[in-house]
This record gives sequence, structure tokens and C-alpha cells, in this order.
Amino acid sequence: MTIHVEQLSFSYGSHQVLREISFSVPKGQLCGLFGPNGTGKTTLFKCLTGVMPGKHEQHIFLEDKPLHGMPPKQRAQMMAYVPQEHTPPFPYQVKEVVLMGRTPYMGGVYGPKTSDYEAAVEAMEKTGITSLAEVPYTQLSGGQRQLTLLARAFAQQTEMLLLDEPTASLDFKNQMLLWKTIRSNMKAGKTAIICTHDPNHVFWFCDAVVVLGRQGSIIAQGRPQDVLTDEVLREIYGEISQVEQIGHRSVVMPFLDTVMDM
Ligand SMILES: Nc1ncnc2c1ncn2[C@@H]1O[C@H](COP(=O)(O)OP(=O)(O)OP(=O)(O)O)[C@@H](O)[C@H]1O
Repeated sequence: MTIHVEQLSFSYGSHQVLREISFSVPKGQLCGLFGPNGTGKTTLFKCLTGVMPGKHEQHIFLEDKPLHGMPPKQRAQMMAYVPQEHTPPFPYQVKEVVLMGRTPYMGGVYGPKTSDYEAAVEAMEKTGITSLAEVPYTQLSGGQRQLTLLARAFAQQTEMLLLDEPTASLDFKNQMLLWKTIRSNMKAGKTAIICTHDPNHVFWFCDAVVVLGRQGSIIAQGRPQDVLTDEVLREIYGEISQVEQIGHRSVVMPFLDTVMDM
């Protein structure tokens, strides 16, 4: 599934956050969404998922169809969203939270089908949380909660994944597990947009990147190696790092001596 955003602007009241954003993510690509705090990345996700309905949705297209007017259930069959944080209102078990990913496919009074339970079990296996299935979600650590939300998104079996800082609370091994799982989704032809604050993750795991600047407009986009240059990183963060090469990989190294002197 291809997602296409054309001249999207969005304001909270008089506070304009997104300014004439245009980009496309073709089927099978993983696109990083990168930029300083408060530049509108989560807001962009909320525009895509329809949390804030409005005319701006006329500027977002899934396979050439505008999102505007698309019912939530239809949208949820096409895209799954992993939020940055989520506070559960009730102590549902992990397996019940994951099963909620199947809601867009349930209808009437019949409840979950065998295929829904199977999709939830598979999603828990993929994310390594099978042993947590019976644990109340309210008793999980931050990282375990994030893996549960990821499993819920996988259980939704959508063509498009929208992931808002999914590695933020994960330990190093789980970060790599997550990227591996996401990359395997790309191999299966899915499409994803992932917000991350780690430029190295963009370099190593993303096919493309969209960089949002402080004014809420795109300041660069394209292949990570072309886009995340010293100049662009300096523009958004100032003089704090430089891009180095280790083998054929790019690595953003902070100026550690400066940090230690502070
Ligand atoms: N519900 C809201 N009402 C009004 N302003 C909001 C609302 N949500 C976010 N904002 C403002 O919109 C701007 C963009 O916020 P957003 O959360 O989209 O940024 P972000 O790039 O995701 O930030 P971060 O990297 O810190 O997660 C911020 O100035 C924020 O204060």
C-alpha cells in the first residue's frame, strides 16, 4: 500500500504545527520520521489515523483514495498505529489487549473468531511476549507495554504500520528484535512510517527519511545517506555530532569531549 501526503497543513486552534507537508511512501518501504521534539511528528500520525478528523484529510491518500470521509473501521483495516505511550484504563490481560487489534474485523454479536485468536497468538510470538499473555497490562514495565502495543498492531494485520517511537523504552536486544520484526514486515510487502529520535536507527534500518524542522515543514527527505548529512543534523540540533563511516555503515557520533566538558 502506498501512502501519499500532498500539501498537508494542520493547526491546533491558532497554533500551526504542520506546514504544507508533502511526501510519499511506496509499498514495501520503511520511512523514518525524524526531527526535534515538538515539531509535529505525533500530530502527523494523528492526522493519518483520523484521530483529528477534518478537511486536512483531503491531503492524505492511501492508494490514491483520500482519507477524508473514510469510516474508522475501514481505516483500521488498512493501517495500525503504535502510540508513543498508552495508559490502560483497566487491567486487561496482555492477550486481551493484543486481541483488541482484531476489532476492525469483528462484527455483530459473534465476538472473536478462531482466526482472530490465531492472529493474536502469532503476534505475541513475533514480539516475544507469549510468556506475558496472562499478565495484566497494568503490571507491565514500559518496554513490555510497548511490545504489547506492537503485538496489537501486528495482530491487526494491516498493509500499513504507523509507529511512534516504538523503541523508546526497549532494551538493546529488544530494540534489535523490533527492527528485525519490522524489516520482516517490509519483506512481506507492508509499508511503514516510524518516528525515531535515533539518527543511527534511521541510517541502519530505514529505506527513506522525512525530516521535520522546527517550523513544522519538511526540511529534507530522501535516502538516509543522502539526507542525514552533517549540514542537516547541524540545522536541527546545532553543533553536537558528526557523521562517520564504519565499514559501509554511517554512524552519527556525538562530540563526546564537549559533553564531558560541560
Ligand atoms: N492536543 C493538542 N492541543 C494543542 N497543541 C498540541 C496538542 N498536541 C500537541 N500540541 C502541540 O503541537 C506541537 C507538536 O506536537 P507533537 O506531539 O506533534 O510533536 P512531536 O514532534 O511528536 O514531539 P516529540 O518528538 O517531543 O514527541 C507541540 O508544540 C505541541 O505542544
